[in-house]
Amino acid sequence: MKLAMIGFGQAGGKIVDKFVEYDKRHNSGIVKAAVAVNTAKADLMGLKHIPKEKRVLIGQSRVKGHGVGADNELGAEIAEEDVDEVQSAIDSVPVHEVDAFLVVSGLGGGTGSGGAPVLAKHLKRIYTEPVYGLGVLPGSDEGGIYTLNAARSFQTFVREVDNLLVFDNDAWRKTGESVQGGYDEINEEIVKRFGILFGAGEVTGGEVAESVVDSSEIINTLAGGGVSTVGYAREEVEEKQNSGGLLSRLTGGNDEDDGLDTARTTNRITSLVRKAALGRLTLPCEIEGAERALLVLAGPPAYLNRKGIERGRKWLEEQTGSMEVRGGDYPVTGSGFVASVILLSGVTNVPRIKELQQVAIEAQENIDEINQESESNLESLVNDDEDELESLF
Ligand SMILES: Nc1nc2c(ncn2[C@@H]2O[C@H](COP(=O)(O)OP(=O)(O)OP(=O)(O)O)[C@@H](O)[C@H]2O)c(=O)[nH]1
Repeated sequence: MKLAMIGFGQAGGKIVDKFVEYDKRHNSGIVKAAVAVNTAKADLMGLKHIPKEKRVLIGQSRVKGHGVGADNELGAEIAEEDVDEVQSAIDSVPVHEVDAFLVVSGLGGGTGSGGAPVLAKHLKRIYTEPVYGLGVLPGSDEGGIYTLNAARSFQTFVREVDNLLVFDNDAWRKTGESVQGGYDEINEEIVKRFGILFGAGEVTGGEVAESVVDSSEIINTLAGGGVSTVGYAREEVEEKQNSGGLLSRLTGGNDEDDGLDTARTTNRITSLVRKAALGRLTLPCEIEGAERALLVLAGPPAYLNRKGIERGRKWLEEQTGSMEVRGGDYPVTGSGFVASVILLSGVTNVPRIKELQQVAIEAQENIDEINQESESNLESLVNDDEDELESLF
């Protein structure tokens, strides 16, 4: 599936930068265009793979290239004022060759948190292609303002996109790691999962596959809107010399071995499907009640079979209660592992979001209280008790 990716804010820019690198490394053909938008000049300069002419600095007259300091209302205002500058960078994208837009952003800060929903709304007005969001939730240790920003941005972003894919930093943070090192690893995880998912719709002939996932299946799984999460599991395998058993049969290979191999391949796939669905999701949630799902099995063609995918698909149907579970292959010769990626779309039972909203409401109340008290507190500090002093003028 070919995407026009727009990274908004620092996290968004860094993640899209990594997608470009992934795309080059794997030749996956998913990033048709990459744009980074920010109010902070230094963040744009730190990017490595997005071309310089595709880095858009907005809000210069307001914040002088220094960012909005986690003020997402200002982030949204600036994005509205300067949306034409972003549009200019998108104008050179061959949109007729693009299957969808993907607006990527951390939701806890200011620039991306406020700007990403504004841009999504703008893109939906201009283009007929679907506009998806990839929103990153802050860690719960980041503090009240980040949580409040994320809760407000999440609500708005979901409304403005055709589907919001969510990644929760909180579920992935490791203790005792530097923030930067931690983000690098987390960003790798994001790009790996979504790279396989979107790459699955980009297989172009050549490979031996039983039922290759088409980009329309990804689009249909995301259609209907709401919130999505992605599961992943993988197992290392050795690349076989003859793929699919066909060659071995033609050359008089052992039928018993083939039978054993098929059973092992099927079992490996079904267990990878379970591990992916029940393991750590990009946004942890109850999978029961997911409205639609897509199962992608990636790996060397010899290790993929229809039976395994069918079984995995049925199991997912039972677990989610959904009647819309799609599935298919993503053949990758020489990859050295079989991976299962599961997209669960339209999830609604997400305790983490409820918790985020609760903390955000408390933070909002605290902020209001402090603001109310602030004026009288300052007054009592500055003025003497008996009002004996007079100010200069
Ligand atoms: N996964 C991931 N999350 C990040 C990364 N950098 C920041 N974040 C998260 O994204 C949130 C927003 O941070 P930024 O993207 O730096 O903020 P911004 O949109 O540039 O906005 P301002 O800096 O306030 O102008 C943070 O609260 C973190 O939770 C990153 O590299 N990877």
